[in-house]
Amino acid sequence: MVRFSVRRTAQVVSSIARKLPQEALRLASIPCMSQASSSWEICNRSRWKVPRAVTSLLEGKCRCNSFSTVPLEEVVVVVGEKEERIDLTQYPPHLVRNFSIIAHVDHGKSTLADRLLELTGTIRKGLGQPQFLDKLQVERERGITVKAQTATMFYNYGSGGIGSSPGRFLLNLIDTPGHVDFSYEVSRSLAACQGVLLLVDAAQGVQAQTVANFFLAFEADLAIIPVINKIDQLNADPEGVKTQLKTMFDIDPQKVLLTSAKTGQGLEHVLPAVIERIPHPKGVVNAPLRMLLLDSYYDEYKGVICHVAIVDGVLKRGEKIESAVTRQRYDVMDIGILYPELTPTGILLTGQVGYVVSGMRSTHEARIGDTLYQASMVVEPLPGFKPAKHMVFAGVYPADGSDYDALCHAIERLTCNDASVSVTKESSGALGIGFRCGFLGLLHMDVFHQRLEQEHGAQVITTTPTVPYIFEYADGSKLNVQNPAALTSNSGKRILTCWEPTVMATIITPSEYVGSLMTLCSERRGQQIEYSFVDGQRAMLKYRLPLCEVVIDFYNELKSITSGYASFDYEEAEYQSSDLVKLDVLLNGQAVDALATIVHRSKAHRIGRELCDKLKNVLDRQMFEVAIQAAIGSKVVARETIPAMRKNVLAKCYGGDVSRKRKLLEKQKEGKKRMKRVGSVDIPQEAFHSLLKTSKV
Ligand SMILES: Nc1nc2c(ncn2[C@@H]2O[C@H](COP(=O)(O)OP(=O)(O)OP(=O)(O)O)[C@@H](O)[C@H]2O)c(=O)[nH]1
Repeated sequence: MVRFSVRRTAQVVSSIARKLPQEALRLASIPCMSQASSSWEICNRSRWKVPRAVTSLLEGKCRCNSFSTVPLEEVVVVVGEKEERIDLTQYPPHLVRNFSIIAHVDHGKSTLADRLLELTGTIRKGLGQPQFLDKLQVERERGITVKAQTATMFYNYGSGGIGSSPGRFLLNLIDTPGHVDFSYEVSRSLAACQGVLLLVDAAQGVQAQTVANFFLAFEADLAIIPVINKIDQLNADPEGVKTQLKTMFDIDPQKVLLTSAKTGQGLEHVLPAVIERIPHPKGVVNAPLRMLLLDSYYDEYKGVICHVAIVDGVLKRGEKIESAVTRQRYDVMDIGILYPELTPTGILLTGQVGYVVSGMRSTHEARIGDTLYQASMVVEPLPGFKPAKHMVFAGVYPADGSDYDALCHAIERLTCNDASVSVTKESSGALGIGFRCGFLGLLHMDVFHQRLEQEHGAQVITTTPTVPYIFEYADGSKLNVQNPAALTSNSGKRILTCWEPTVMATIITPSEYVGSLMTLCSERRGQQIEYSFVDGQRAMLKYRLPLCEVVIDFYNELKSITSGYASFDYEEAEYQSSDLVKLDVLLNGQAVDALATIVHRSKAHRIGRELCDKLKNVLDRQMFEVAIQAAIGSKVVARETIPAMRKNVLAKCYGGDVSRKRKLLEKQKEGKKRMKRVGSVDIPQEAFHSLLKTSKV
């Protein structure tokens, strides 16, 4: 019996799609073949439906009535394809290489990953959609990688270079995100690797995330293969970039590879370099099993799927494993590699990276960084990962209060696949019952919002993001504030010190913009730490900045000042004491808790004014006058008024004398006074977003 994978199923679909397309397309909910650009799309859109479609269509051929009820893995189907059985025991650690592709945003990681998958025949040229490993809808729409993705490839290494003899190698490639919000994904991916391809755009040169990622790999003691990509561009300057790499990281120009992931130029040198320069995993095959849990997600059909790296030992289907954190035991029901889809192999050996399905009911049981070992064989746990640090918090509420249960379900499902979001329940006078969520950054928050709407159909209101502050009281107690509304002045306690988080920011910019950037950073309360030159034309600035000044609108400002030429990255730094105040927003004297914010005292007036102004533009006019105020405690620092909508009470008063008209207007005024007392203001969704831009200082 041969097991075949979804990948092979795609090949099956591909080869029979023309003969039997209608049924497959119907089950994949694609009306006609011309709408499906490739069989991969059919597979992706229908996931397990097409394989079932295929199996049921093949029933007649195979003369097996219960064909479609057999689990996919147990089915023997070979249609026009050479039968291939993957035997992982043929790949001891010295024939395995695990590597990540790291780079600044848009330097071509996912495109290079695609080319390498094609080169090794893992996906077919032309069949895979561009950026094959960017699987989420949000990744495709935004053209960014959000989740690190692993893919296994097999490569026939022929040349027998330094220290490696010819043979067939198993390569695990991890495509990582480039945006600073997702650098946690990068650091986690590096734990499963012994080396990296450090990609640099031949025209843009070294950028801020190149520096950050280089040091992540360097500190993890990984082999670094520098690759200058996009050499096909007209303004490519590979020699200049080599000099930058030498100056900044002491990289030998002789060791730099030159590629174009677009045209394929130079790609033939990449995988041989991986085999020759990246060491093989160091684990011990005969030692007790130790397996690092890298990531997990929830699949409707299979349950929790864990991505794992086998550090020592061997794991087979049917064995029992135990978690070092929860001490729960599980049966290994399915095990295999990502080739590039889930491909059962029945076994994973030392140094290999793959997936395990073990009957975990929720991803909360699958703790990222956990060590899994053979049940009852207690071993020394692996160091694991530092927990994800939440940089911004925001309230997430159902747009319609009655949708709370649906939102609850949607958030639960989504956090199963994105464990880096923290969720706690909260309630707001203005918005009802909802959740306070912690994110790795604003882009992460945006992506979460988009995924909630697109993947789970939830309509939500996200409140103004805030960073986590600490308030220290005179009695020695401390309050962690993730929601400004939680900071009440009537607690009776005197605030001694306010602490705000800071970051160490790296900015790389053409030299002519240095002056404007220094002004921007000092306006944002930044403290200059370092100023150096990358090469003759570009400088590197290091600033310590309050996190709240960075997360909101800093990046856009930086890009507009430098016409898009500067790049920016940051890492978490320590808390600093600061003069912070809570800025309340009052509508007709009533504080709207969801609009409260914490700001630096020196900026409170300005932010208050901008906020009132913004709200004036987004709030609809009511039948009564609406006063918008920003206040620190009982002191109002800014005010705007939205005049009442005035009904033309004189419309029916043709001619008539002045006293009659005045009487009508007086009567209208009385009515409005009454409405002011009883009326309530409707706050549209944009009002909450408006604060985002307001903190531009
Ligand atoms: N001219 C040229 N364009 C390339 C090359 N490689 C990638 N690109 C283009 O550069 C853009 C970004 O490529 P991606 O592969 O998405 O970059 P990435 O580094 O994965 O991006 P993030 O995941 O968002 O960090 C795309 O439009 C690619 O088509 C290349 O070698 N030459």
